[in-house]
Amino acid sequence: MLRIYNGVKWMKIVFCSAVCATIALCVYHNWVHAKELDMLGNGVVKVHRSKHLREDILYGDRDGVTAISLSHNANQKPVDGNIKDLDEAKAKIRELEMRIKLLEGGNPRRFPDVKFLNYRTRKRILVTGGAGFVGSHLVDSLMMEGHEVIVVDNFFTGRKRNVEHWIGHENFELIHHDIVNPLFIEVDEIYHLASPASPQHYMFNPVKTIKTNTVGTINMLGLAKRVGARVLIASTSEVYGDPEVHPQPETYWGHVNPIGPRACYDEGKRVSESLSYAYAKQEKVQVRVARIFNTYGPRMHMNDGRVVSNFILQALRNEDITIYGHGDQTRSFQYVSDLVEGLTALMASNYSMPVNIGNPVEYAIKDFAKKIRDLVGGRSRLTFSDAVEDDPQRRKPDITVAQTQLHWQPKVTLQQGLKKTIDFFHKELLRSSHSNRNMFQPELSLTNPILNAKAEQVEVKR
Ligand SMILES: O=C(O)[C@H]1O[C@H](OP(=O)(O)OP(=O)(O)OC[C@H]2O[C@@H](n3ccc(=O)[nH]c3=O)[C@H](O)[C@@H]2O)[C@H](O)[C@@H](O)[C@@H]1O
Repeated sequence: MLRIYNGVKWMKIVFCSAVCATIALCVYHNWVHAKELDMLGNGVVKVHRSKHLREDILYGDRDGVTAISLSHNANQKPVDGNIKDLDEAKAKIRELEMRIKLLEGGNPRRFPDVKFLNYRTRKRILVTGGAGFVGSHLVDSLMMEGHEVIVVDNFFTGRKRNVEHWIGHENFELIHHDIVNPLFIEVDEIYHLASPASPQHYMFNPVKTIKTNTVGTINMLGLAKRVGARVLIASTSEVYGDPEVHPQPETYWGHVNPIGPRACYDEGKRVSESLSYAYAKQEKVQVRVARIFNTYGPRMHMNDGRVVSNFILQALRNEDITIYGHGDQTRSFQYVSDLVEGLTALMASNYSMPVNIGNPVEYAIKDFAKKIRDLVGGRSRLTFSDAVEDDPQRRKPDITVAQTQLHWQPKVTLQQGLKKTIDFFHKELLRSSHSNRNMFQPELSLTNPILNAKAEQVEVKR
């Protein structure tokens, strides 16, 4: 009996020891293999090896796991495919981390330090066409001054990319809207810039261009009347048409062909001015009218089609520089930051008649082409093709009114402005060649942006 009793006792001891050893081994196994892998921003990625020998990647912040668990089999040897999968998973985790942070309100984005204005000095300002080339630079200036800015754009020529650095800022709002339709919001000031400005863009759909500059302007003036806002209308040097007076003062009535290919824009802007003064007279709306001369700078579209972007891109690509006509026609080019200063000065002033905002330094187009080629340093040849119909032959603003009434005049020289613009287009080219490295490249002609846009659309559909 005693022997049997001793035997059972020993069996119990051996069994208990085996159980304890197994538990200890499991604990050791998990302890040895549980390891912290990586730190990602504010989050911590951990890898735990479970009893099924699968590695669970848990993502969380320092207060605990907040998200996902991905697995891959730890028994598999880390062949290339697995490493790639793991890298992809990590990249996905990073992206999810950003989204979670955004959803949790912990916005990790940093904005430029804007001025603080109190409720008395801070204005709520609407910029139509605020995602466009000029509009987005104006938005930057108004935001930095500490105002609340509402951008309205139909994205025909504007791009979200131009204002993306403000998206999420408490003073900024972006509305996808076409101003041909009424808009009901409350604002103190309106900068009405919405309209295509490049001849190739505004001639693409002339009826729409007329509607934007007539019906769209009525809608903005109506809004200004309803809420008592001051409104600045972006008019153009094109109201002078192909001028017979040189340089052009605001008192010159212009020389426009009312049925020519440019009429949709020229006459559209002339009606826009007429509407402004009709609303001012009849409805006591406070209006400001800026006649904007040729403007250039960063954020011009690669397919803009105007002379500055065309020549710079052609020179950077060592392609022929295409001069339309003999090249003796002239233009006067202002850098975009000068224009923005002119627009804000005009809005703030008590002067309500039209004001030319432009740089009076005048260039023949063929000399301008040589200047760009010299600055870029390429080997492009200058080529001459047919002149554009109704192309104004001379253009130079008389800026006496701006100088006396607004104490404004341009500061940026052509050399300085072109260098910044060339730098911008250089980066854009690098960006597009990088992202399109593996894509079919259609033979695009810079000189026809509308066809280019269509070709790109066809390519996307394929
Ligand atoms: O840049 C602007 O701010 C202005 O641009 C255009 O007016 P336009 O001066 O005709 O614009 P461009 O297309 O840049 O043409 C300027 C001159 O260069 C010539 N050009 C243009 C492009 C090109 O590749 N080659 C070329 O010789 C044109 O024939 C024209 O004589 C718009 O109509 C204006 O409203 C706007 O204010």
